[in-house]
Amino acid sequence: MSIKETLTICRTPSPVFFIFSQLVLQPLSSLSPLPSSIMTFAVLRALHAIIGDALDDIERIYAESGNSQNSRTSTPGTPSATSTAPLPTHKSTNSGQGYAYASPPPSPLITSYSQNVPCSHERSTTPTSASAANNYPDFPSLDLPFDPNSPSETLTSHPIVISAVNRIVAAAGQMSATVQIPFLTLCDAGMSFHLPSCLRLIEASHTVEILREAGPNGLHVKLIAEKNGVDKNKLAHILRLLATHHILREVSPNVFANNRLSSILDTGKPFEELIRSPDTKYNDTNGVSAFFGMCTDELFKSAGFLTEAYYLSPQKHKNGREPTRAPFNHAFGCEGVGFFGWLEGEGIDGKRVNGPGRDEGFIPGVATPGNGSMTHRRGTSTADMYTSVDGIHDPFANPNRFRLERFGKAMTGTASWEAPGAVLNGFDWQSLPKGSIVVDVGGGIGSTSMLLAHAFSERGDGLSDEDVPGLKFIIQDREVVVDMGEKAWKAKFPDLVDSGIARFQVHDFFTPQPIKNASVFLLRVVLHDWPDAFAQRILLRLREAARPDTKLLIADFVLPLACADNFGSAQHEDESGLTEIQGAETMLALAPLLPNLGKASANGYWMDMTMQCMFNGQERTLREIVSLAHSAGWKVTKVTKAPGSLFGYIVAIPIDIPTQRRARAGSGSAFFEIPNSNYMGGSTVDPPNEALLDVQEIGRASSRCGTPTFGSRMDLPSYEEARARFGGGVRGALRKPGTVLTRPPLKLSILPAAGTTKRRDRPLSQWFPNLPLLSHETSLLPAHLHHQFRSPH
Ligand SMILES: C[S@@+](CC[C@H](N)C(=O)[O-])C[C@H]1O[C@@H](n2cnc3c(N)ncnc32)[C@H](O)[C@@H]1O
Repeated sequence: MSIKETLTICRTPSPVFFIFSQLVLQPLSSLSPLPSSIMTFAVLRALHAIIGDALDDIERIYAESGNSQNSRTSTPGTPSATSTAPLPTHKSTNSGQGYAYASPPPSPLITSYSQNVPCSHERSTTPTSASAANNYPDFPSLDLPFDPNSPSETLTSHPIVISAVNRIVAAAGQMSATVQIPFLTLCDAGMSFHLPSCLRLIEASHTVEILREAGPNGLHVKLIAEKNGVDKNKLAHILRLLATHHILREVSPNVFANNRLSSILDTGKPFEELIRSPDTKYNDTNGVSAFFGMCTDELFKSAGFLTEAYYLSPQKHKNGREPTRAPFNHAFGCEGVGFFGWLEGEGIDGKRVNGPGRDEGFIPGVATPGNGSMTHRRGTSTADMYTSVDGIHDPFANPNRFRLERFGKAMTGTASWEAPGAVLNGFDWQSLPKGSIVVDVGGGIGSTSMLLAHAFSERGDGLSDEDVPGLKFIIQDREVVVDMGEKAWKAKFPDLVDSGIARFQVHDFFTPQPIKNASVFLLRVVLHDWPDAFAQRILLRLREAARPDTKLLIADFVLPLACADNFGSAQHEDESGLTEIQGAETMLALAPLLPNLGKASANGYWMDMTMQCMFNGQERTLREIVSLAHSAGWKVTKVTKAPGSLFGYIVAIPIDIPTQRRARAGSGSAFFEIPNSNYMGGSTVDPPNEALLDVQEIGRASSRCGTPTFGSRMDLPSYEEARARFGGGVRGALRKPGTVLTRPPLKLSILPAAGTTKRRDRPLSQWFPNLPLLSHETSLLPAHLHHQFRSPH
């Protein structure tokens, strides 16, 4: 579909956006850079318009959720760029004449709002917004602590709101980059390392909990310092830097309070308890503080050594390709030790290092145990690094025990990266023949299989419908993880295990796959842990065991390019098959926004660099995924993503394994050496290097003691919990006042628009909310799940 066509199905542009699009449409459709004749002011106005339109969308959703009798009076006027319902209008303060929300919002808007909303320095903690007066929920205030159960916060999960927020974040980021003095923008980029550093201090010193106990009026820094022991003058500056970035508030000189952002770090525990027992800080929490503790400690420090690993080291090429020679290893002086081995105590202070000795290619950053490798505890000195939980000095105790435990909790804190319900929409499970076998490869403790088993298996308890395909699940992982998974399932879902619907199997995914009759091989957040050569081997093992009708389902972030992709365009002959992939998108947003939605997509790229820094793994672009899959005999046919998310479900089918040079001698497997082919005109997948793939290396890189890896689901939520979160959804929570949602509702997954069967016909649909996103007719879900996953409209 051409960009012009796309634009017309997306939305009726607002006037400024329309003019802009007319100016740039032609150049864009030929994918050439914007002409210099497009005035920057026009770009800025268009960005402003996008923000105005997106705000309209958000407020409309909030208004619709409230009492329509009390919502603002609609006045006929120019329809909103995106509205499907009449928009609320603003009254001009001077003329009293109504005008529809226009883009850009005219200046009287500010006057009109200023009557209700005090200036930021005058704000009280009581919401006094226009929406409150009109009896519909206000957008969550930045000044108030995060309340996941409030209607305001619940509505932020509405797909239209998600989409609008993404556009605002993208446009605001671009606007700021355009107008700010370049040196200052680079200062932001070059010195924002102080943010994680300050964030770590307030997390580690339990400052957020101190501020919660102080209440909305905040606490003077002197009193905060008395509690957490940080010098008050230092602390004031640290807190002020955070307040300047909207993390915390300085309510009056040197008096600080929590706000919507800082409060998500709150464990909810009394400060005194944390002081008494800092090691158990993250127990029974949602893991968010653990996640940021980890990010601002070992991840932050590792990132500082990217250049040492990939550029300055004489062994830079090796460093980029081996899981145990990542920037992390440079930062912590532990070459040859995988991150998980290190968490488990390897490679610290002369403790055993399995790997090869250091060579001249290795540039250690921090080699002393008293620095980066030191266990993270309040008041820790080298002397008490090896203190066991009960306080006894134990030279064999793991000095990284605190970090190890924190990692596990942190992974629970990442639950919101992907909606648990997304896997149900990520594949046409309903199309599988009765009794089909799904192999959850590297399936962890089986959280994903658990959701699928409840939705698509015949449980014999009268709860499942006749049209359920009666799937069976084999969850494969390393022995220690399988043990954990079996225990968890037997405790929570003994019927699923006893009936044979689900079973666990110890299997190393680098070795030949024992299941030869799988309908689906599922790889959820597995490939991103591994460099290409390793990921390719995992895929080859599955390809060897595939039947012609076996499907591969890869679930991972799909990173968009920062430019519009050119596949399918006349100038770029499509050799890659990308155009045939259902759901493949050439861009996520139209100009003047960045095609990948810029800042709004940052999280996927943060994750990518994190995987690189810690494991030499990576998130991948669709081109890279397609190329990787192709190199192992898989052809990608479809991609499905939830609205506003870069997390994708990628379906592939078996094809011939490219150029079979030789089967590995004696392995009994068809693990082929692949020539350095270039399937995609830019492929980075090199032949699997047997030297790199040695068993020891894999062992060192893999976690050994049941440590999860990034993105793994660490808890086994009951299906009812997921169902309550998802099915209760946005409307449910609002309809029933007092509904308690333990977490924000699950995000609704995107499905083909009504009347369409192919998502790639509407590549931008997820960003343009006036399109119906969900439809019962085309839903891939079984009938008995429709009521839970339907559109909130
Ligand atoms: C990021 S987790 C993903 C877990 C699960 N798929 C999920 O979505 O929660 C990666 C998984 O790969 C497993 N793993 C690592 N090395 C492995 C190997 N050589 N063979 C099988 N599983 C392995 C880890 O134990 C871990 O459970």
